[in-house]
Amino acid sequence: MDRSVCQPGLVIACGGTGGHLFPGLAVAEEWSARGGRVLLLVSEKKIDQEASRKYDKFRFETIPALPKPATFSPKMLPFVWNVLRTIGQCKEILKDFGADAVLGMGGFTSLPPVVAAKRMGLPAFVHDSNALPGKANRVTSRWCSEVFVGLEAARKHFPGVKTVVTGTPVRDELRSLPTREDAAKEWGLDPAKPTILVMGGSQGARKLNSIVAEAFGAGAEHADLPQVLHIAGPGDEERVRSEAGGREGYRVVGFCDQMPAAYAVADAVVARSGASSMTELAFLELPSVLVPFPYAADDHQTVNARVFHDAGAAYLETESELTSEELIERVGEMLEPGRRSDMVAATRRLAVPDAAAAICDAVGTTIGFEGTKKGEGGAEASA
Ligand SMILES: CC(=O)N[C@H]1[C@@H](OP(=O)(O)OP(=O)(O)OC[C@H]2O[C@@H](n3ccc(=O)[nH]c3=O)[C@H](O)[C@@H]2O)O[C@H](CO)[C@@H](O)[C@@H]1O
Repeated sequence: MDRSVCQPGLVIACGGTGGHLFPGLAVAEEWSARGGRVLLLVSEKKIDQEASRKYDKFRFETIPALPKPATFSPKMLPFVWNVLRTIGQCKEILKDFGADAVLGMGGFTSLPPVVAAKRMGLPAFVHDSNALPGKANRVTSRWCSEVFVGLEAARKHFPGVKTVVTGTPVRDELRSLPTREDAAKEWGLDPAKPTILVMGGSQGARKLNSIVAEAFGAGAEHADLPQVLHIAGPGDEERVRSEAGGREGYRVVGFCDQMPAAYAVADAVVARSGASSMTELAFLELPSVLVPFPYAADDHQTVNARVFHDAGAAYLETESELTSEELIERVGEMLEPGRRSDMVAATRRLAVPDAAAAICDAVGTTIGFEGTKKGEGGAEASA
């Protein structure tokens, strides 16, 4: 293709999980608003394919999700073979698109496009949103010109690579929420009543779901329970609905594709401590009880949650020790006006609203593209 007539093309590898996908989409929105072209590399997973339909203003290509097996597992050989084959596939995609740079948003799915870029002489970047970066990004960073991190704590894990703290990007739809009244109507809730949002990350959270249902569902014996909007995850929706027992003011959804309306109705949140979810809580100034997923690699969700806990923005609870009584107590504290406003002030100090812009600035500087920044009359998405 003739690149001379085109605006700079950025390939963003963001497949596999919501925590990579949504920040990737946020960068795509910023880059295309500046007049650049975007191609998103995602996996065959449902969450990625649904996003490609919703965000059809962008070009998407599907590459295999590459979960790394244990080092001495017999699955290691096929994994390495798949990585090599996907590097070849990525080279073709990058050539066809006329890529000028590649950005990986994390996971081993980011590795092949980054290596392909390097082999083609293109600058490559990776973003890590966690306080304790994943192994995939630490490996991938060897081929990168620069590493972007969401939190200062992650910096020290990338020795020998230029590392910039950009924050984690938040997608545009979360920048203009519906009113509380409209959102409450959408969920069939009362806007005048205190409401908590429960979310287990893009993959759900079975045990946490049960603790919440026991604490706030139909069997709960406490008076003055808050309303609950419970995002149970696609595989756990029916079970949670039956455990919560259809209490008035308790709504259960599987996967939520209306996050703006979910956040708009919430006074406080009970959540896993995935980095993108936490970024959104800070951006939207929502206090939370964070319950890390206990089996996350290297227990990185606990390290994430500690950042918010130490800043006074969240309670940190260990799932194996958390009881429904304790959860009721924590939620009650969070909703108490004085405590809530202290926690809200703390979330505000953690928020980084212009992370996507910081990433686009850095990539643009490397490839000599400035474009017109959002809010300065930038073009509408034109991928
Ligand atoms: C189990 C595990 O290892 N999870 C990791 C995964 O989390 P996971 O994919 O769960 O990601 P996060 O919690 O970081 O983000 C979830 C994203 O999905 C969106 N959302 C969620 C639920 C829903 O129904 N609808 C919806 O749109 C949220 O708005 C958010 O943007 O990647 C993150 C980023 O590397 C890590 O920090 C997490 O530790």
